[in-house]
Amino acid sequence: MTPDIRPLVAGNWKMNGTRASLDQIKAMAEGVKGGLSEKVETLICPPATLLYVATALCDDSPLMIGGQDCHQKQSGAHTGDVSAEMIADCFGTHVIVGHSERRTDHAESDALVRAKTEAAHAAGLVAIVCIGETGDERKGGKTLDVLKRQIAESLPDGATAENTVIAYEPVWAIGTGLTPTASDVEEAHAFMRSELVSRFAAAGGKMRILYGGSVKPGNAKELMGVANVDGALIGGASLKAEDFLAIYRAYEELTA
Ligand SMILES: O=C(CO)COP(=O)(O)O
Repeated sequence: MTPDIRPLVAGNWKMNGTRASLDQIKAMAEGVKGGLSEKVETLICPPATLLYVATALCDDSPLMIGGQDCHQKQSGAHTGDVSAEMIADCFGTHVIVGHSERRTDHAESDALVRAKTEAAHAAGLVAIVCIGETGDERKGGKTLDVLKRQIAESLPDGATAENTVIAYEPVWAIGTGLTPTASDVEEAHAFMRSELVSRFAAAGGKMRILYGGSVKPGNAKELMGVANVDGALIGGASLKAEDFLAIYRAYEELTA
């Protein structure tokens, strides 16, 4: 955690979820009502097909809803794509950009991620910009070099603590059940913090840096308690309300 930064517990449903899954969103929306929500923000990013109905379900809940990707343009001849404006039109508040699955599956470059981040900002969305090293890069001792490059090239100059969240997701930790040690997470987050401060000055000190990659109820408290870890971006464990809420509640003790 970082003093004075309100953590964000966010779920990325990836290509999972149909109308039958809306019960989980309903349960999450109910489960995050109450005092802890004043200290910790919550967000679920369902597939685009569920965005509009999901935001309606969260009408009277602090649970926010976001998209998983956006196009770098706000409209036009781009079959199959979703724009940041469309996400905002469905009352979404955030959008994930630059997830490693998109960088790999769709060959997204840092420059494209930066353009998508700008599109998110132009539509009034908070961009959650994902960065992180592959297993080979870590083995080769390149982790901090990769993070430095991705922060330099994926973030636009207009990034602020209000419109941008960083998500550190080591690619080798995603969906594998493997996580870096708490001291590796601490080193990476301290490095990202210093890069953000050197580029964005005071705003860089206030930007949230989430950790993502095999976050589960059983390891949430340890990972979320690390210095400069300002929340989580959760994949698999965010599909079930019970697990998502258990991770959120790890903050009951951390913020006590
Ligand atoms: O990619 C992730 C979130 O964006 C992490 O996924 P898992 O929590 O399933 O490892």
